[in-house]
Amino acid sequence: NNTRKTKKNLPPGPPRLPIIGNLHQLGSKPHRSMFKLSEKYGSLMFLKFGNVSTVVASTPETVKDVLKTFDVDCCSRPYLTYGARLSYNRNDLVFSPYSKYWRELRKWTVVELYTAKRVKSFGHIRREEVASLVDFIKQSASLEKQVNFNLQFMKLSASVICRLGFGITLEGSKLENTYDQVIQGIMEVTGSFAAADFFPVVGGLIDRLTGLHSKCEKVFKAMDEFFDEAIKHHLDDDSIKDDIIALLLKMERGEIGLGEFQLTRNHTKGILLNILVAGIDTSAQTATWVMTHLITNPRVMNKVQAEVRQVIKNKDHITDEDIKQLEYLKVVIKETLRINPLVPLLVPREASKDIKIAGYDIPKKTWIHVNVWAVHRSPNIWKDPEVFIPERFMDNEIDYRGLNFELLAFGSGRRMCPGMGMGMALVHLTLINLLYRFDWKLPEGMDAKDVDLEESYGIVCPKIVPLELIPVITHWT
Ligand code: HEM
Repeated sequence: NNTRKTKKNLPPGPPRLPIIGNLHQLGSKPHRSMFKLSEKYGSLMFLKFGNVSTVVASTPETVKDVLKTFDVDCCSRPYLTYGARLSYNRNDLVFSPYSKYWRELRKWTVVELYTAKRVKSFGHIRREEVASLVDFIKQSASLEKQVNFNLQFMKLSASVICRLGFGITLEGSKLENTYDQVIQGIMEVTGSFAAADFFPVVGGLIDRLTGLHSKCEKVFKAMDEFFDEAIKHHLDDDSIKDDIIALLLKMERGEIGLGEFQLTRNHTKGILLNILVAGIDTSAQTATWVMTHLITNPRVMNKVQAEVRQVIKNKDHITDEDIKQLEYLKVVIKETLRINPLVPLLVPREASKDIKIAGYDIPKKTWIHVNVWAVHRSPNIWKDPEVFIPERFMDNEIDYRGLNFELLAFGSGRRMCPGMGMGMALVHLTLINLLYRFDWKLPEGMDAKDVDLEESYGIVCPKIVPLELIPVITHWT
């Protein structure tokens, strides 16, 4: 066995410590630490986390190998202890390994849930919820009160997802007062480098000591009770026929099929987890980052507001055609997704067989991290990568739809985000309304340079310090 191991041509990587390997080098922001290490050790780098072998791809070329050339062999997911717990034992789409079940589920969700038709049919929900946010902002503006974007965008996104995903309103539901802690808790738990994943037996004990285990159980309980509530609402009212839970319950009863698979309540809840978690935080935090970059770049703010006001002028009903015309807003969003990709390491993958990438051996079961952050901040690809310059996207066709390996905010290949259309529809509508109707200023005594730009780390990376701005009523309001 040893002889075989020594013959492997593994990618280069930093020296490691006994037992923990390279875990001590991850720091509080693994995407940034891995980027730094990759500058020294290369675009495909080998790390060891406890007893888990990992490679990290950090350039468009190696990322393309993982997500396109060898996608089929690299698109499984490793067993993540807390991801498995929260997804009802990997019965969902995000944490499920690459398998017949995942393929059937992915096919079904892409045809039934994440279609352009559904995104369009939920338009009235988005419009109503954005309108109630606008009302709230008007009140804050008249009182000159600050609006906390992290909170308000989370509430908006949660309200939309509750109605379209679960057929109930957030207000009055079991998550009404806790949705932000629960969702962020889930993101932190699933994004943490958990000891249980890297050290058999003793890892579980370490997580109990650090509190990770109990945090996971706490958010699981809150989430599970919410799912029970939403499912009960559907079981009690059989006039609800066409929403997502109604469809899943039909599958449980065998009235419609998922290939050869018979869905159980745990499958239903696993699938609901993806809608709850993957849908709310990502869209809300993306919109928050856009507003953060706009308030710190007044030139860009003025330009994008002028465009929005010219195109939307006096329209109550914003259509897809209007959105298509907002060329500058589009590049502002692209630049935000470049500089703050919400899922900077994507979701970890696992090699399902021995493969060779860029001449290096990647043994079966190796974890694969795609460091989108490194690609988006590389000076070899982007001039002044740390600076927010939307214009950089004006003279090229680079887009985030998974075809350009320089910009991968939604991933690419078989595991690419299926909810991109749904998420971006809400991000666009929200921003258009906020930029069209209000001017924005920083709280008294604060300057653009005082705005904190630091991201936290979980499976998604929101802004740590909430963005708080004062809305100003204009004649557009
Ligand atoms: C701006 C908003 C969003 C961003 C930036 C985003 C980003 C991502 C990323 C980077 C991945 C991982 C891809 C990979 O591992 O290769 C992902 C996966 C996923 N996203 Fe999104 N997402 C967003 C909105 C949504 C919404 C609204 C939903 C659903 C309602 C959703 C559902 C999912 C699901 C189910 C997966 C797992 C796919 C799989 O593993 O097969 N996302 N998303």
